[in-house]
Amino acid sequence: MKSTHDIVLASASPRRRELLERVGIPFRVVPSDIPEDERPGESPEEHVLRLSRDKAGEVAGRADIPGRWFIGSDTIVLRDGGILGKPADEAEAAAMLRSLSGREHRVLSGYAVHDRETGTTHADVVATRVRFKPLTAAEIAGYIATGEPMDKAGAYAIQGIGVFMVEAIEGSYTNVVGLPLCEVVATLERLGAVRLFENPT
Ligand SMILES: Cc1cn([C@H]2C[C@H](O)[C@@H](COP(=O)(O)OP(=O)(O)OP(=O)(O)O)O2)c(=O)[nH]c1=O
Repeated sequence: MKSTHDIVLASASPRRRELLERVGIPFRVVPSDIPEDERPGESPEEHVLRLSRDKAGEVAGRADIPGRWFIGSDTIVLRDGGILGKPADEAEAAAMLRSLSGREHRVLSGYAVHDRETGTTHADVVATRVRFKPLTAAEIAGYIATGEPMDKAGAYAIQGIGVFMVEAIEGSYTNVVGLPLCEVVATLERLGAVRLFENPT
């Protein structure tokens, strides 16, 4: 595989790091320092795009961090048009899971690849539909007791124990975990940052 070894993942999320590691791309991790605030009048798509761009741009703007391509991403769960981010406490996690029980929701992940050399950023949003089975009070309480929901958008992890709730999924799986890998790798390839497979010579 050809690569410039110049890719930086601007994220503190172990899930994003694991996803990018899976395809064998060399990169470094530098968490960004962007507050995940919601702004009035901003659509969910605009929200994840802004945060993805800001995360990539903030790390790219640090003079002491070497690298050329900076990846930022943000994931939210959308239910009835409202944003579910990470639950603040167990009561909020329970309320989120109750509101997702027996229904379909969407998971949106924004991603941004900032090219420090050209100063340009490619950013996009990927949406995945997820349907949960109806949850009992015991399942919700038991799942929260595992501790898994607390740092996850929508209070669940499809890659973890939370998969027991997932009846159906339509669209990108990695997008739900936190990084739409197919799209991110295709973007890196298009920008010339990486080439997963060379043409045979
Ligand atoms: C829905 C869902 C979310 N999540 C996680 C992915 C993200 O880490 C988290 C959403 O929080 P984000 O704010 O997108 O990301 P983060 O704060 O963890 O990391 P950073 O901003 O530094 O990149 O929810 C799962 O791990 N599995 C799931 O099934």
